[in-house]
Amino acid sequence: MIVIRVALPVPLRQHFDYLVAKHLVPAVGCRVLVPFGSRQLVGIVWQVAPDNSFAINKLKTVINVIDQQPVLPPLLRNLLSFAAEYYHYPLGEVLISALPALLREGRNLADYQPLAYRLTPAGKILESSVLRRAKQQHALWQALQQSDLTESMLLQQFSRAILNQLLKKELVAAYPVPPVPFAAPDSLAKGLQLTPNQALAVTAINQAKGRFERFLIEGVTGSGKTEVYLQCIAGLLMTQQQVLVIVPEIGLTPQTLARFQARFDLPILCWHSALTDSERLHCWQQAATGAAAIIIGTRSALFLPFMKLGLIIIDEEHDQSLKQQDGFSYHARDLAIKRAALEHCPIVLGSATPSLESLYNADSQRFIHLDLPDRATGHKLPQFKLVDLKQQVLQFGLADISLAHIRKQLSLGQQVMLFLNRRGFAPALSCQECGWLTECHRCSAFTTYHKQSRQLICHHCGASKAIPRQCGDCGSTQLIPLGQGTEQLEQNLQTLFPDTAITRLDRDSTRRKGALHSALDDIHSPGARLIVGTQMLAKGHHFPNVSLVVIVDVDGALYSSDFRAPEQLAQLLTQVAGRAGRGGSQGTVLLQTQYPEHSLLQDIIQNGYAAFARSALLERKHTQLPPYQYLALFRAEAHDTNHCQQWLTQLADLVHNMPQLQLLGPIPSPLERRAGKYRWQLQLYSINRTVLHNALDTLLAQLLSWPLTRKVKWQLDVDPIDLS
Ligand SMILES: Nc1ncnc2c1ncn2[C@@H]1O[C@H](COP(=O)(O)OP(=O)(O)OP(=O)(O)O)[C@@H](O)[C@H]1O
Ligand SMILES: [Zn+2]
Repeated sequence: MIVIRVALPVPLRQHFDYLVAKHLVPAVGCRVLVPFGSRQLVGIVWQVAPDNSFAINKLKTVINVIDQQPVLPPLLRNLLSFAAEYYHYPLGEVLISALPALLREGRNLADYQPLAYRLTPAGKILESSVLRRAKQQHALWQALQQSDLTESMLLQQFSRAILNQLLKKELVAAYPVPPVPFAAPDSLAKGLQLTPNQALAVTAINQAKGRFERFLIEGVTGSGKTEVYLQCIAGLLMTQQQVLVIVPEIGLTPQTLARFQARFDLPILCWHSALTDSERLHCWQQAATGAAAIIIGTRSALFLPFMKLGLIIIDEEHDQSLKQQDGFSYHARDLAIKRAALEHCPIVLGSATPSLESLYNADSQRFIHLDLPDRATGHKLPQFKLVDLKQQVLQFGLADISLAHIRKQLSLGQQVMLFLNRRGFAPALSCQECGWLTECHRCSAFTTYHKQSRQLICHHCGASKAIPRQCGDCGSTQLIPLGQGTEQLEQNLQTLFPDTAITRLDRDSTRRKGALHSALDDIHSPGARLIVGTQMLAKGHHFPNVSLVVIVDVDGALYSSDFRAPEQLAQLLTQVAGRAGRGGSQGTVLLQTQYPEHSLLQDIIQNGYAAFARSALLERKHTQLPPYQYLALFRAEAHDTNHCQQWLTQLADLVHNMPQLQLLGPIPSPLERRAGKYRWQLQLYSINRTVLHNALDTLLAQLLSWPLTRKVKWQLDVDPIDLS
């Protein structure tokens, strides 16, 4: 028997030793099934025959060696163990979370060979007239007469239902096809004639082929960053190298996919949370075997295995969704940079509104800064106008001047976008008699009134309940919606503009499968139209017919205590505004506010994001906030608020004596209660990254043994983005 050390998905920060028969010893990176207490767990072999093994007579034996070949190749193991160390998260959990669900469950890879389809002998001799009435089936039957089709190719054109019909009739049969690397094309479709700035960017990135280099493209909205990506990618595909493109939102994958597919006739796959388990495994296999040329995915695509990765692109690199919030709270941008270093390939971060972190890295020469200051089409950037809401009579939250602008653009056949970052009908219901508001009984927050679904929903914990008939305080039945969300704005706009089509784009309106697709199709069809939506609208969409953007209300964000709030608001405003005037004459952006004199609004309007960001960075320097100091955050949640406070105080007491470390807290989190639990936090700052991480190691070594640790739900967030 031989001892192997296994990483298991348990919250303990250690590995576990097991015995395995000599002739079965798996390679490092293979999965094994092992007994663990009363359970059986799938783990990853991390070491074979460690020299400091546990007493052999006490070890249990591996139940099953699942893989012949490692599912985690050395490079990924390297990346993941770096990540576990950097984010101070248990390695076993990090390793397992990088695998698709079916592999986590211990399924055998060989059972999931990709399939191809061909006609059966009966299918080959079928009379064409037999399928005359079933048009789709006939089309598929014809396509298969030309050549066999792999499952992914087939499903791009035909539905699974159609395929199943032909399988049932035994006209078509499936057979497994081991994936093979994609074939480099002899030639590729020519791209657009690049602007001089685009050409400079493409040349710089191409020159970095085959070595680690970091680029930041700071390109205004509509500057043609995507065209730069496409032309850089083209060169790599010719040499059979794969490309990973990370986008912030699942909502952006269809649009990006369509643009990429229009350019490259090669296997391009998407990776996101809406895939089924077997689709995920398929994507994982296609990446690992080199069959996929390009993968477009959300943040966890970063952990896919690639046969030969030649370039990583992070689009909208400033986006907060690149950072995972719960549990293993990694930042996909930062880990992607590590991955590029391991792969010896260039990485390109792109945004119209780069994060202050990335601008800081560009300013200090860590990143090569590529500037695209103009729109590629030659169209001008939109013009901002402030609409002072003070002393104005509003109709449904819209000033007269805003309404006049909207009318004018609609009469010209243009589209108008109204941005309101609040979904639902109203942020709360209020009692007209006593002012009582509908609150979530589990969170320190109001519950949003959703009229369509006739519910009050808490946007923090997700709890929903029926609409009350009476005030919870005085019993009055006069309950009215307070404030306006997108659902209400849509309804009000329909009253004001009864003959105009309206499309709403938010998390509620796009929940149904296919709803997002059809909403985007509506927007892309020409003609006058109103588009209402939340930040979903802001992200990377190219709507050429939008000439006017109305920002209905962002005042709530102007006075936030979070030091990142100004940066995030500036990014949001610039991104939303950037949807205007992409297709023709200069667009207009109307920003409605009670505070037109506010310095952030003035700065954005007069000087633009680039200038704002530089002055914001200077301010961070003066106040010694990230990126000028490193930050780590301990969060604690418990039903008893004292437990949180005491636990964090115990941590703080340990840190007080450490040099080069500053503390903020323990303080209650801005959202003090969520899902019935009180929330506190402790912020640790240091100018020295090593000092901070050593301190975290010391704290973790101690806190695991405290009795109080079992009474709180805690999380350590390194480089936190969200301080709520
Ligand atoms: N060199 C070029 N010549 C002409 N048109 C171009 C060129 N490059 C890009 N475009 C066009 O400009 C428009 C905007 O490009 P694209 O969407 O790539 O910009 P972007 O920088 O990615 O925008 P955003 O950051 O706002 O998402 C597209 O319609 C694209 O086809
Ligand atoms: Zn709640």
